[in-house]
Amino acid sequence: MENTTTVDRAVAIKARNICKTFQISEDSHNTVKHRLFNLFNPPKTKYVPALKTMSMEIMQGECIGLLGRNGSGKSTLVKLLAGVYSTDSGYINVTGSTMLMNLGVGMSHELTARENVYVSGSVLGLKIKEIDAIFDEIIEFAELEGFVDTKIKFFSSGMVARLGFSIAVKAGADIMFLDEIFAVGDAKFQEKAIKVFESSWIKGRTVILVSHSMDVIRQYCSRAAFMKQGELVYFGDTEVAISKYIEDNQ
Ligand SMILES: Nc1ncnc2c1ncn2[C@@H]1O[C@H](COP(=O)(O)OP(=O)(O)OP(=O)(O)O)[C@@H](O)[C@H]1O
Repeated sequence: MENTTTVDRAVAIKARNICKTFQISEDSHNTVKHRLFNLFNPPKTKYVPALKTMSMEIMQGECIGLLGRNGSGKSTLVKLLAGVYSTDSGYINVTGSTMLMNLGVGMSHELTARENVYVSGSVLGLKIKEIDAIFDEIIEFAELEGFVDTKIKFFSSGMVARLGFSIAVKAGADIMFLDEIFAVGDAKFQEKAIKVFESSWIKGRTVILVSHSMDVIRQYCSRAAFMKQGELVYFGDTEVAISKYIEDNQ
């Protein structure tokens, strides 16, 4: 693996020898009859090596692109770095608060928009008074003024995504993991999302950007990683990572 690091900035994320294997139970005995006749033939366990042993360092203020085909391990890596999953081995040091953002993930569908704002804000380490102060801005940015006390299970997927995006924008975090965020909402909301990304997020924050859009990666990322079948194949120059990704798609 090639790895280029910047030397003049503090480290935001340091991952050493991390890996993740999922265990899936292949339960074909899904009826009572099947289970009774297969008492001595338990369901098989399948192991999925989603992330093979890898190390990486990300510096504060960098915008890093994460490239790879479907199932290459990008989301698994992001979830490990964001602390959503625990790593099977090695260690991850993170300096600063983190926020993982992808379409609607982290939202509880049985809660209202208001309740989700407070839960997500608390998870991010904000005090109730701090959430009170930004609450109206979050709802306004998400364009959900008429739906504050509606359970989000009644929202369209675009509305859920807009709420998640607005919480991320207003509550923020030192390190943002953004998984395909430019696919949020309709064209008008996307334009607003890109504007806020360029005006505030990109400045002073550490961003890890997962995207299948080479234009987005090329425009914002100072370095990029290319992943294939759970392996970090390359981490360094953005154009090199893009060319490896394009090659892999041919
Ligand atoms: N919670 C899970 N349980 C079991 N297997 C999982 C789980 N999450 C991911 N996997 C498996 O791990 C592998 C990597 O998945 P991952 O979601 O990290 O890929 P990805 O690069 O983010 O894909 P995409 O571009 O489709 O989002 C896949 O084979 C997937 O089936």
